[in-house]
Amino acid sequence: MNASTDDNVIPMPHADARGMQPRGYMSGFGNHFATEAEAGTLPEGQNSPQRVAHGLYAEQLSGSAFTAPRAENRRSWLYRIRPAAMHGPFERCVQPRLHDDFGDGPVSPDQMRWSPMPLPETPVDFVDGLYTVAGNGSAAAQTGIAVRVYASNTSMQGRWYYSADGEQLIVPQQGRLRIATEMGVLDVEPQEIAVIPRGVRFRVELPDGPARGYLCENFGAHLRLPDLGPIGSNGLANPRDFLSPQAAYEDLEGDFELVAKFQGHLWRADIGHSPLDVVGWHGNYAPYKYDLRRFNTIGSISFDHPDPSIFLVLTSPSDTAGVGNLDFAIFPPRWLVQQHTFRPPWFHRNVASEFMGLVHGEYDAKAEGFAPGGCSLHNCMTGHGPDAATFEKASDADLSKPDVIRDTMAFMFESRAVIRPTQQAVDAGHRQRDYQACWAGLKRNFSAPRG
Ligand SMILES: O=C(O)Cc1cc(O)ccc1O
Ligand SMILES: [Fe+2]
Repeated sequence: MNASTDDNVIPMPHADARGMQPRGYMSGFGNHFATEAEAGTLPEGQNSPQRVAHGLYAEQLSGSAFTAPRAENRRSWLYRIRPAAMHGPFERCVQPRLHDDFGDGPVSPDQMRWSPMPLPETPVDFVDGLYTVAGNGSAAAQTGIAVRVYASNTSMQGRWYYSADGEQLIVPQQGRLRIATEMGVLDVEPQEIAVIPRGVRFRVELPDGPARGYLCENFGAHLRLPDLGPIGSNGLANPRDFLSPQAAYEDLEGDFELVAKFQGHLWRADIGHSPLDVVGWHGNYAPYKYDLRRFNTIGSISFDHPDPSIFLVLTSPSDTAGVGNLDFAIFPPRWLVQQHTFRPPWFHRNVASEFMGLVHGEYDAKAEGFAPGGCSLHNCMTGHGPDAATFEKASDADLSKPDVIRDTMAFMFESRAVIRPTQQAVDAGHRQRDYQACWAGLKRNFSAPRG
């Protein structure tokens, strides 16, 4: 590692013309991409030549077992100024709100709901703004998810972050994020999502100031597009709407910090250069973004409200066919045209556990209380569904007319395993302790038929 002194610290890129600028995107889910920020970087016809062009180092980054079946196999070759091995020793560090401690004691089956996480009043960057709400499984078990929210107001400066524990699905709710990664820049705004693969180092900048959103770290099989079955070869999230960044790099030296999440804990190391120094890369293991407004929503045009699996964007399968470790579904704008039907989500209890968030607008099962930036948790077999106001309204709705749900974007992280709220989330001031009251007004309408 280079010795660094105060006078060779270079200001961070968002304040520096040499910083990483977005260089556009390449389209297609899971494609094998090839991209270079300097012409002639990528070796032709091989991955690891004796000497790499421009004096770069070749490095493979694998996201699946070497021997994984071809359809599952993910890896990229990175051509970089310095190998990822170059940094000081890791030491433990703590960000008390960012952890994978979901407890192992009794977990309440209560329905739970939270108001939006308050934005910070002192400078807080993306990593320091992460807050674990709930989760299941672990990185060690290679199954489960961590559900977090973030609330931050400052760009990360002089430090980069990665998780060795899982890929990170980021769902912005307020404010744009510029995610500068080893493999290029992703600009994402509310109603878009980003996925950062396990191990990929990145920095988050906030071009609009304060930012809030959700992050799901997936300890299981990587996310992929669901099979479409009888829907056919098009629909839901279409592969070409997924965008991966063109290679971009920065060449910076200074007294910097690399923060790693490793087996549920945080570690930090000194690093004397920016790790975002990949001049070219090729492969199918890469960050990507997707605009949720591109989702081709499919629904019932006859009667009844379909199961929410029809709204599936991405799925992380478990080892049981058809049962998700993580299913990411959205509830976008759509027409409701069903006849002789209660049109909103029905009352239900599911074997799967459901964590919901709201990016924008109103959610059609909740008349009030579920605010953009808020979240709700309905675990395995816990009853839930429309609140009393929604039930009354939809029971009296005029079904001779179509109804349109506009300007909304709710989502669900659904998991086969119970999603355990963290102690900090159970105790949080912004938890709505009166959530169950939203069903208290449901009237007893039954009258036994006279026989
Ligand atoms: O609001 C929910 O609980 C999510 C949900 C939506 C839906 O349309 C059907 C089932 C379901 O769990
Ligand atoms: Fe539900």
